Amino acid sequence: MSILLSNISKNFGTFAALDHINLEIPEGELVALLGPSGCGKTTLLRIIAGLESADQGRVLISGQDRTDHDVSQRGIGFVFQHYALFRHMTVFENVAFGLRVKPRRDRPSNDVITKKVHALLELVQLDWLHDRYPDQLSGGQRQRIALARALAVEPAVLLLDEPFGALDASVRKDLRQWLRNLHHDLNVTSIFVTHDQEEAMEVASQVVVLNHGRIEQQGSPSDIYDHPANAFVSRFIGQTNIFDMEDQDTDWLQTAGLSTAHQKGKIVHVRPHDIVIEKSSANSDAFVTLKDWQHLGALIRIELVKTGANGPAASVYAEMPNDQFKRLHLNKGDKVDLRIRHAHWFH
Ligand SMILES: Nc1ncnc2c1ncn2[C@@H]1O[C@H](COP(=O)(O)OP(=O)(O)OP(=O)(O)O)[C@@H](O)[C@H]1O
Repeated sequence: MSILLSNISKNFGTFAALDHINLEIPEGELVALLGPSGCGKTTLLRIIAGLESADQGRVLISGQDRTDHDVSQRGIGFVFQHYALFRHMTVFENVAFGLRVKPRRDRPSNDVITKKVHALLELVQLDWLHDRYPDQLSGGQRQRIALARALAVEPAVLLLDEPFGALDASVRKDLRQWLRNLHHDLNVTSIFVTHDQEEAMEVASQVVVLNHGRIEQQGSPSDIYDHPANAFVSRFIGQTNIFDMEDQDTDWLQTAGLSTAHQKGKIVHVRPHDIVIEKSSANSDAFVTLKDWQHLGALIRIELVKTGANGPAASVYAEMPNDQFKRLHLNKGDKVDLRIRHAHWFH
């Protein structure tokens, strides 16, 4: 089902947690609400769920105004990081719970419940754990069971608040892929909150970037990465080199190929992968040296130092595939030439 948020505002005392939020989420999308701590992500999710009421604005689900409906009438399933499983119930009973507490006229028979719970446990690939208790599961397994429990009542919308927040990096990575696949199979409109830009970019079909209770940008991960609407989004999504064209000696940027023809402001952001480096010839008067590098899996992150004619030395970061870097045969302290392939200008 689609979700439409119209002019949502929420204050806590005098603090504006959400400030005139307008957001349309088409049916079947997997949307990430992304932003720094305190920007209002959870508050927005709670307002969609009906766990919190907005001071102003409407929440429409499938075109129907649900603003005044309470949580049980919204057809929404949610998984919160600290919304623990029932410890005294087996995995099977945890997943069955939402079906068993339905009003008698809507409640499926025991046989139907049994079949459905096993099917859901198979979906999250944990049916073999059906008679265990939550304390006997790993963190990642618990999260998957929590998802199966949320899905049991066939929600029209699934909300996930930092679903993998408490897990270690490798489990998180597996679960991200798994959530994508699950969403692909079920196609339930889903919204998850994260402050991890990598997680948002990897999992979501649409990313909504929030800051100080406002939407800075909404778009596909590639839209947001390739066409950031403003300097905040550009900085928040991935690494970027930032140059202020007003207070530095900037000739070297132009020598490196930065075009000022389409200059829209005074701040330039250049992604590390948009900086190409080459070893300078021995008698070159290049003023950029290679300081250090780090392995980021398949990529190498290279720290360069621009020795200023007037000002202090500034660090510049470049990134390139491992094998390409090896072919350059560079050592620490080598002089390098830079080429800037692409830049974003901001005010
Ligand atoms: N019940 C409340 N009373 C007062 N202030 C609140 C309340 N709930 C949230 N806030 C404030 O509203 C702002 C938004 O909170 P929210 O939990 O939505 O942020 P968030 O983006 O989810 O942050 P995080 O990533 O840290 O969880 C924060 O500054 C928070 O302190």
